Amino acid sequence: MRIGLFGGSFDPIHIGHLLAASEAAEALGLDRVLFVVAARPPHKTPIAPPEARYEMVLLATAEDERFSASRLELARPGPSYTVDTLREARALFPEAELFFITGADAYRDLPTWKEGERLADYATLVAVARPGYPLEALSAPVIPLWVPEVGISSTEIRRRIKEGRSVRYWVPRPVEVYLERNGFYR
Ligand SMILES: Nc1ncnc2c1ncn2[C@@H]1O[C@H](COP(=O)(O)OP(=O)(O)OP(=O)(O)O)[C@@H](O)[C@H]1O
Ligand SMILES: O=C(O)c1ccc[n+]([C@@H]2O[C@H](COP(=O)([O-])O)[C@@H](O)[C@H]2O)c1
Repeated sequence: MRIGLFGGSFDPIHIGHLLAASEAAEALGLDRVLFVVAARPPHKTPIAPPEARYEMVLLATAEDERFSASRLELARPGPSYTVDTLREARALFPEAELFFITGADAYRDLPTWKEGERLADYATLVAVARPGYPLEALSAPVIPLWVPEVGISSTEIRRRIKEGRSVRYWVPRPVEVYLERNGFYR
């Protein structure tokens, strides 16, 4: 079994995440991709609460049988450190080959992550391409993975919602409906 853990704040999840995860699943031959919602990301302060971000990930991943939403970091108190998540995942899936996937931009700060130098002991670290963050800038043990570059971010989505603009096709339709109903980011 080959399992990908796609880590992010998902504030909110968008099609850039979904396309990157799908491409990574195909390229790496993954059986499953868990979207690990960072409840309290160490380097960011999300706007929407963890449970709302998790619900949006559930909605966004419901129709793809390879995908699921993970509560690993919601269940744990304190900052959502990746090393703790990978240790837990190793214990949960002792036989699996694990891949931790996130954007090339996030890995630039890897030396500052908690036990950053230990992460590769638990999983293969994979960086997906993102416009403006050349994969050539990455170094071992991070493995670069080209995916079609989608120049959208959660920040831009939050800005559009604040300005009363549409986010149709930026996020899956059920997430768009959820955001309309709940009023996040207005
Ligand atoms: N359009 C995209 N293409 C490829 N990777 C992406 C894209 N958007 C986000 N990612 C990556 O997915 C991971 C999780 O993303 P995150 O939830 O932080 O979204 P974000 O759009 O970067 O958020 P924000 O704009 O709030 O910083 C990050 O490592 C990020 O680099
Ligand atoms: O473990 C850490 O110290 C650490 C520091 C920064 C980011 N991360 C993880 O990197 C992933 C992408 O983070 P972000 O902030 O770009 O959404 C997400 O899973 C974070 O939990 C992890």
